[in-house]
Formats: sequence, C-alpha cells, structure tokens
Amino acid sequence: MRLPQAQVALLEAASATDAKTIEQLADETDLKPETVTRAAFDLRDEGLVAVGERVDESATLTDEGETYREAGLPEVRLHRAAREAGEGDPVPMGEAVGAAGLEGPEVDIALANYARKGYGVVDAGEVSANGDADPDTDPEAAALDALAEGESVDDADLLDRLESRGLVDLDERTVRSVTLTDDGVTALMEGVEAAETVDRLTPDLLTSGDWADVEFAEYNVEADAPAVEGGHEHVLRGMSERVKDVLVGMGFQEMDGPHADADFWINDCLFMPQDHPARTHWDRFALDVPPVADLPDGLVGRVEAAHRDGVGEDGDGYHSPWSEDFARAIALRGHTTSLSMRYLSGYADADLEPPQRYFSVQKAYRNDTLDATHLLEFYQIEGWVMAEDLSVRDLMGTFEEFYRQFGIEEIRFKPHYNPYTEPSFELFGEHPETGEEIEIGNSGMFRDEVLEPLGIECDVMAWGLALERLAMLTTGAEDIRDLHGTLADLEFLRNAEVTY
Ligand SMILES: N[C@@H](Cc1ccccc1)C(=O)O
Repeated sequence: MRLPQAQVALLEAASATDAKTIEQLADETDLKPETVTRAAFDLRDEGLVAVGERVDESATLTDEGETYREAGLPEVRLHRAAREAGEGDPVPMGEAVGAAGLEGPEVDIALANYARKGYGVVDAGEVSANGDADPDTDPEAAALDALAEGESVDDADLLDRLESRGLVDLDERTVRSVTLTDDGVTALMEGVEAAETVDRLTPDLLTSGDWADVEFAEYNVEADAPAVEGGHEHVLRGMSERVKDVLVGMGFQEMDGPHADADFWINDCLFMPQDHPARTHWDRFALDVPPVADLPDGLVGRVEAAHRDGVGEDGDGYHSPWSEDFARAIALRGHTTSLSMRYLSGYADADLEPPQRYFSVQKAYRNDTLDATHLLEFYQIEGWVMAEDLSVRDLMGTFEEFYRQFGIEEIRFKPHYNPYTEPSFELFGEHPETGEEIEIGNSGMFRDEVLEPLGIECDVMAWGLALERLAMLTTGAEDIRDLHGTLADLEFLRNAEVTY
C-alpha cells in the first residue's frame, strides 16, 4: 500500500494495544502536532486507525487562590476567630473581623460564604460560630491545596464554585489518541510505502507535466490546527467608524483640527474664565512650546470683551484678569469643543450660514485619575447644530435618534452646568451588565457670551459624548481600561464585536 509520508510515519509509530496521544506521536515521529492530527484523521477515514477523544480539564490557582491557600479562606478565618473569641456566644462583628485579620474586600468575601458553608450566622452586627462545623476540613480549602500540589480534583461542582469565586482558572483541552485497527495491523504486515504527495499545484508541476503523476494530499477541514490570531479591527475603531456613518446619515459634516491647540480655542472662546480650575495644571496637559501666533485679531478682541464685560445690554463679565498671552499658550485639548469653536468662527472653514451640522470623533486629553470609567486619553463624539429657533427638545430628540441606532432606547437627562452652555445637561445610559447608570455625555445650548463674539446670530446646540462609554454600553465591557491602553484585555478585544 502506498500512503503519504506522514501517514506512514504515524502508522509505524502507532500501536494496536497502547493508545498514544497526538503529542506523543508528534514527538516520536518528529512531525508537527497538526500534521499528525491530519494524518490520523486521514488514516481513520481509511479504517487503518481509531481516533479517541477526551476533554481534559486543567485547573490552576489564581493569585487570589494562592493567597487564600497560604493565609486561609476568609470565611474559615472568620469562623476560627469567632469560635475562639466567643466560646459559644456571638461576638461583635468588628472584633471577629479584627481577630481574623480580615482586610478590605476580604470582609465581604467572608460574610458572603459564611452562612452558605454552615459556619454560623451573622445577625445584628454579631457573628456566631457553629461549633459543629469543622473548618479544618473545608472542601474548598482542601481543593486549593490539592491543585497547588499538582493533584487533580474531580468534583466538577466544587471546581465551578472555585472558578466563580475567582480562585482557580479552568481550562478545557481536547486530547486525541490513536490506536491501530486490525486493518491497520494487516496493512503494516503487508507493507506500506511512502508516496510523495503534493499539497499545492505549482507552475513547475504544470509546465513539466508532472502534475499528471503525483498524488495530491486531500484537505481535511476538520483537522485541528493552531489558532491564528490575525490582525483585527479594534473595537473602538469599529465603533468610531460606525458613529461617523450614523452622523453622516443624519446630515452632519466632519470637522478636523489640531490635538495640541491654543487655549484660546480650547477655553477662551468657550467663555471659560482664565482662573477656572479646569485651566490649571491639575487638569490640563500644558506643552512647553512657543505660543500660537496666528489668532484671528477681531475675534480675540471680542472674546476678551465678552470675558471682561459680558455681551448684550445687561451683560456682565467675569471681572477677573484676562491676558492674551495666556490665551495663546498651547496645551493638549481637554475636549474637542476647540474644533467646534474653530468651525463656528469661520476660521477652520468658510463663514457658515445656518442651518449647519458638524461633528468629529477625535481624541481629548485630561489629567484625570485612571479608573473603571476614566482614561487620560479618550475619544469624544463632538457635534453641533446651528439653526434658527432651536430648543432643548431638538437636542434631546437628536440624542434619542442617535443612540437608537446603537440599540440604546433608554437615555436619561440630568441638569448640569457648563460655563459655555445654558441650559446644559448630562446624558446617562444604563450599563447592560451591571445595571448602573453611567454618564455618556454632556451637552447644551451655547450661550450668547460664546456666540456673539463668533458673530453668530441664530441658535447653536452642541455636545460632547464619550465614545468609550458608548462602547461599554454596546459591548458590555465593565472596565474602560479593557478597551485600550496598557491594561487592555486582549481576549476581550479579540472577540468583541461592534453590534448595531
Ligand atoms: N466640552 C464638553 C461637552 C460639551 C460640548 C459642547 C456643549 C456642551 C458640552 C465636555 O467635554 O464635557
């Protein structure tokens, strides 16, 4: 019998009595595991080998599991402490927690598992310990010990519980093994020869005419192959493209402009007083570069006048210092509303006549503290509509229409304050996993102190929405740091999809 080389090697390495795993056979034949798998399936189809499959579960301790293995599970420590301190009587919670040496989240963990394991009850601020319970035989603790020693734990429920407590990681792997069938043994005894097989048709084979004589390898689409993690569009990029499509569909044009910009565009045009806390180094990333030289002259004067004296007949300014040098200093923009100012002033584009709709989806930079909902760099979905007689209803309706395109039907509005809009409100959406209301944007109608210096006589409604927060609502991500930055969750990014 003539067979492809890999199949011959596998037949010769396999045994009729002793099931060998793909890994073992790969070792013995010096072939790649995926080549052995493919050969095994081909031989199985010929009836020469049998392929057995089992699913191996491996369990390894997480860091938290390791910590509790050494220090004791929190509930076990609480039981021991309550038993020793109370000698049969309930003990005040603080005392038991202190004696058990529980800290921070360990206290909640101890309480969450205490009654479940029959260690006693926690009632009215007191902990009582059940004298019959024996924490020394705690099955979860015993399982942690066994796993750490490299022993296996067979109780699937127990393993699931430890996994849901975050104390072990469970992993499943299909292990295949190969044995020779009677036909396989017969074939070997009669003799098998290696035939050269070809797995792709080349120009050489065609021109030489050899293609007519060679044996072609068959494809087996079921054979195991290593997973290939190819390049992939980032979920935020997908989200941002989708947002742009939606806004273009709603009749908006896109704005563009510098990430590092003069404070004039970032703050002064927005009637942000120069002594506003957001303008100090606490919130702002100042850049040590020469100031901006080319600000539009007339506009600078009108903005300064608005800050000093306000606008209109009963206008009132801030009566605080205003300096042109301060306005010319360059920083990373803390919001992309700087682009709106450039466009509304006609500086970035031609003088605009109403109605107009503009948007951008670009980065903003803030000296915030990193946490589950804050990044130092994030994407803002900026936008504005310029038209006669706009009202807050128009603004709310625009958001409802926008978010509906992402399956978000329920948004809430909360009154808010911005120095540049009146009225202003923040937007909230419900997180699909945690049910928490999270802030997703800020908006309002630009006030006269902003519009008049820009030479705009009609209404302008505007907003800044957070792209990452929108992504949290649509993907269910619970921590913004999973999405981008050094702590990004690669597994999540490989699998997350932009849905709409
Ligand atoms: N600049 C605001 C968003 C906003 C833009 C325009 C008008 C009102 C609010 C922010 O970053 O939160």
